[in-house]
Amino acid sequence: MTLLMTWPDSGPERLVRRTSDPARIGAALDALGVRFERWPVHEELPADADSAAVFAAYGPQIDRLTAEEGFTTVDVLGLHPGDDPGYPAKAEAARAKFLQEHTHDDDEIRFFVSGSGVFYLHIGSEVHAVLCERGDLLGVPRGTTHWFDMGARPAFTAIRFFRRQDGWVGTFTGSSIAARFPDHDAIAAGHGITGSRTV
Ligand SMILES: CSCCC(=O)/C(O)=C/O
Ligand SMILES: [Fe+2]
Ligand code: NI
Repeated sequence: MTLLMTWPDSGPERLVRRTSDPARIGAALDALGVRFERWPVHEELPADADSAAVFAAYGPQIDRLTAEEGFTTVDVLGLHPGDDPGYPAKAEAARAKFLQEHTHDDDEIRFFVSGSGVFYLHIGSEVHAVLCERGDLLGVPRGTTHWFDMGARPAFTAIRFFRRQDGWVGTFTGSSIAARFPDHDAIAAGHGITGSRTV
């Protein structure tokens, strides 16, 4: 189940809001200008399905969103523990990159095909952590200060939509704010998700 938690940006000692009610999550995010949708999922798709299978399964939804929003590039980013001996290094580098607070000059639209990840939206004087899971689409408006945690043992596949040809470009704020807040694994464990924790 998707989860939204809000704290003051000074730290997580005081929880302002915690909800896993999709309607409340949608309303809260809408008030922040953040797009949130739940798409019907393809149960038959393996968690680590390759990009061709993901494009085949979600083609109609991808085409609709691309036509609506004028995206020029759509890709699939997946990280799953498995037979790839390069997984630990790739996972560590990917996690470290997105854990740094940053902005983009384009909207950040992501659809979770499988697994989970937490987006932390630093808006005004609050931090909103959105634990996204399979079937969730999140649209972070351009210029929004945020970071993302995939956990110590990432296991997710996401569709990424871009308006620029050069794909992911982030501007890092240099802030260490991410270190003050519960990470993906703490949030997921508190929410009954154990699948991507290191064992
Ligand atoms: C879930 S896709 C990887 C995360 C990403 O692209 C990003 O910019 C996070 O802030
Ligand atoms: Fe980002
Ligand atoms: Ni299907």
